[in-house]
Amino acid sequence: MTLVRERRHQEPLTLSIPPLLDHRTAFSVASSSSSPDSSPVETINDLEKLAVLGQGSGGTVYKTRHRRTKTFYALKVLRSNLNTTVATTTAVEVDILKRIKSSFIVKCYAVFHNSSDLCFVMELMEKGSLHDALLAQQVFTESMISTLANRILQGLRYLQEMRIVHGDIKPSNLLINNKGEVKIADFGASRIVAGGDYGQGRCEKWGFGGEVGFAGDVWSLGVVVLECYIGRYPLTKVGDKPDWAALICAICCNEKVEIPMSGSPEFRDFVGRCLEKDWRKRGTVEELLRHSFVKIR
Ligand SMILES: Nc1ncnc2c1ncn2[C@@H]1O[C@H](COP(=O)(O)OP(=O)(O)OP(=O)(O)O)[C@@H](O)[C@H]1O
Repeated sequence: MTLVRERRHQEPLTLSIPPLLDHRTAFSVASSSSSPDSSPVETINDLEKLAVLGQGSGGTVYKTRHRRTKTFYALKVLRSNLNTTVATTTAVEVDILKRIKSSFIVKCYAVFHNSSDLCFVMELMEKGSLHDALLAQQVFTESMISTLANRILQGLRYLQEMRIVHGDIKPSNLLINNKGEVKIADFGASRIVAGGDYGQGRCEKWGFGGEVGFAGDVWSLGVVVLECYIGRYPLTKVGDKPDWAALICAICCNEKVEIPMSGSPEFRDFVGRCLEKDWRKRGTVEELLRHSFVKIR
């Protein structure tokens, strides 16, 4: 996963942008709240592509501008020469996006699709991802990490109330806007779990009503927090290739993840609660939101 991420970020980002396709089918996930929802995107051709913002495993994200309202949006275009598995995953993602409305999660205003592409019109997060910030060697103070962790936890609390397991909390899925606010993005690996109000959508029953999945999101938050503190992926040694074998060994064979002694007691305890190996003993989102490291004072 990390390898894919690193390889992608090494690829040159081309600005020769292909024209938008004639997307005939659209289903809006827009809500009727404040700007820029008030100027929703009705067809994909309302948007003019300006630049490539990034590339993921399944497609490309563009910066776009609404031709009439001049509002900026991010447009994620997934190549959907869909096999059944990808189609199912994507259907879950769209279903999830339709439900979500939280200031801690990147908004999706509309989804357009045709036979070859699936396009998500999203809130533009001007400062890119936390992964980009880490690559730029931005130094994160404990105070910054505390604010960031608090926001991610609030996003996770919202998702848990909706019975959604994110499943892929990592720096490239945490985006930053102009105000410096971090929001959770990318529901491509997410699941709706049993036990909530999930209407007609696809629901997957995970063990213990999804608690294992929620605990997995908390573990990933711990890894992100540690990565921000030490400035590199924390579960493998410096210079080690973070391939699957190294990762599985690091997670399963090591007694405990090392938390730097230079951190404050609050920081160390918080990370320890997130990275508790036994998911039953791991800190829950509610508990961690009350932790002195992230509590809003
Ligand atoms: N809403 C957005 N606003 C601004 N930039 C974005 C937005 N969404 C994505 N990006 C940028 O595009 C990059 C690619 O995003 P994408 O969701 O396609 O893949 P990823 O999460 O980085 O990787 P993977 O596909 O492996 O999960 C992100 O890392 C980020 O830099």
